Formats: sequence, structure tokens, C-alpha cells
Amino acid sequence: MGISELGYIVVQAADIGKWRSYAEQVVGMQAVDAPGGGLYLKIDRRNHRILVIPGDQDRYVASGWLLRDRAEHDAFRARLEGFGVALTDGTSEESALRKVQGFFYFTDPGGNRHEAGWGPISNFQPFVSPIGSGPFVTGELGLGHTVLPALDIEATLDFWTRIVGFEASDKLLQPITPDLSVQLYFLHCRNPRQHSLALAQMPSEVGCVHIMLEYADFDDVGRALDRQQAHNIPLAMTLGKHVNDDMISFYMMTPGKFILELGWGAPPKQWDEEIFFETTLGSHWGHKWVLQDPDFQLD
Ligand SMILES: Cc1ccc(O)c(O)c1CC[C@@H]1C(=O)CC[C@]2(C)C(=O)CC[C@@H]12
Ligand SMILES: [Fe+2]
Repeated sequence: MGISELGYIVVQAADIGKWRSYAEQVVGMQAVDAPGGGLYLKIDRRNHRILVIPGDQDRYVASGWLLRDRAEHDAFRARLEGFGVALTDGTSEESALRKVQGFFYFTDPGGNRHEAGWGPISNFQPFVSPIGSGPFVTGELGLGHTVLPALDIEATLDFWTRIVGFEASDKLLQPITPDLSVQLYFLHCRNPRQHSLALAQMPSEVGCVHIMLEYADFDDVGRALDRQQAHNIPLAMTLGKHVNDDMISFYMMTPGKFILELGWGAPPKQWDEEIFFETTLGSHWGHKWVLQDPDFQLD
């Protein structure tokens, strides 16, 4: 029962060209024109994992979750309705743009928009990176993870666990300044990825704290760091290794003004063998916050 994977994300861009060159030249994704002036970013056999739509401002629009099939989709929709969650069905035109059979959308108590769909449509041709990077670790693990703002962290956690049916694996109380700490919760759905969603008790002007994509080869993380420097992309956090999922990663800015974490090496989880824990440290080593952009200072 419940959501199988983080299937895709939707972002809005004031300048589609910036996303195209960043995706192709820095990350190594394939960029393909989408109807209506948008862009599909492909990292595996799916048609896309990121849909960029043109708009007046740069922001994260929605997280696209996938259910196993129509029956699971309909059952999940009925479950949310039973809890009184306001939801809207996507139109056939919106489904066609997202390359799914059908979907609906809803908002969580953090104010984040989510889409729940089924039946990805693709020609399932292999991913061929224009710069020879990848493959990415996706498949049943979904595209990676997304970290979303949730100022009312307890209400948002309750929504994701009790109503949506995700499970929380761990939490972290991250000190930011001597008198400010940020609470983070890490959640998974019906696959072995340590977290597909994290909730962060912090504001985000663009609607997302960061997303994470995982390379299969550690050298691709190193080469991505080389390209981050060559293209003068602002680095947000240095290379480090997380305590909760044992992933080695670094963080850099995207044209969407949210952050992209590029990682490697997180072992898949067997959830029946895990118990909830709290970490007192986010990283075994590294992950030093270095971003200077004043837009991303916490107040
Ligand atoms: C702690 C942690 C574990 C696994 C992850 O994939 C992961 O991204 C994180 C770090 C999350 C978090 C963040 O994204 C915003 C800035 C934060 C609060 C920090 O300043 C340290 C931890 C960071
Ligand atoms: Fe992350």
C-alpha cells in the first residue's frame, strides 16, 4: 500500500536556457524540449525525472510521487479524501505533459505542493549523458530525494506519517547559530532508499531546500565537483558523508535557486530490520556550509 517512489519533480524557470546548460554541462543530464516551451531532464530510462516549465520566476513547483498502478492510485486518493485532504485531479493535458496515465495534487501543512500519479509513459530508451557522466541510481529507489520546508514541523510530520503513510526513519536537531537549531525528519516510502523526503523546519523562498541525485560511480561525484568549479557554480556544502544514509555527497546551487546534492554510495535499506533513531550530528565528516548567497541566510 502507498506511494512507491519519488517519480519526478516540476520546477518553474524564468530562463529555460540556464537550466538546459546547467543540466547538460554541469550535471550531465539529457535535456529534451517539452511541449509549451519547457524542458524534460532525463537521467534514466524514464522520459524525464525533472520537468522544467517556463514562468515568471524561478521556483520549485511540485514533487511527483508515483503509485504502483491504477488500483493503488485510486486507493491512495480515497485514503486522502477519507482524511479530508483537499485534492484536485490533474487534467488530461497536465497528465500528458508529465507523461503519466493520471494524477491528482494536494498541499501538505508545510505549504508544499505534491502530485500523486501512476503509469509513467516513456520509450524506455537508455540514458546517454551528453558529457559521459552517470549512470544515476534510480529504478525502484525513485529519482533521489527532496527536502522541503515545513515550519510547522510536527503537523507536517503527522500528515506524512499518519495520513500519507510514509515512515520516519530518523531525526536530526541541527544547530545553526548558538540560539537557533533546525529540526529535520527523514522519511521513506515503499522502497529501500533511506529517505525520499526530508522535512526541514526552515523557510525556503523557492519552495525547496534541496534535491538529491545519486551517481552509481563515485568518480562521477568528483568529476561533478570539477565541473562545479569550472563553471563557477556556487558551492553550498563541501564533500562529506552523512550519518543517517552513509551517503558521500556535495551540494551546489541550481538555476532554480534551490540546492542540488550529488551523492554516491548509500546502501539500500531493509526496513523490517530498522528502528527509528536520532542523530546528534548530520555528517561523519565534511559537509561544511560554505554558501555565501545572502538569499540562503537563515533569519
Ligand atoms: C543531515 C542530512 C542527512 C542526509 C541528507 O541527505 C541531507 O541532505 C542532510 C542535510 C540536510 C540539511 C539541509 O539540507 C539544509 C541545511 C542543513 C540544515 C544544515 O545546515 C546541516 C544539515 C542540512
Ligand atoms: Fe540530502
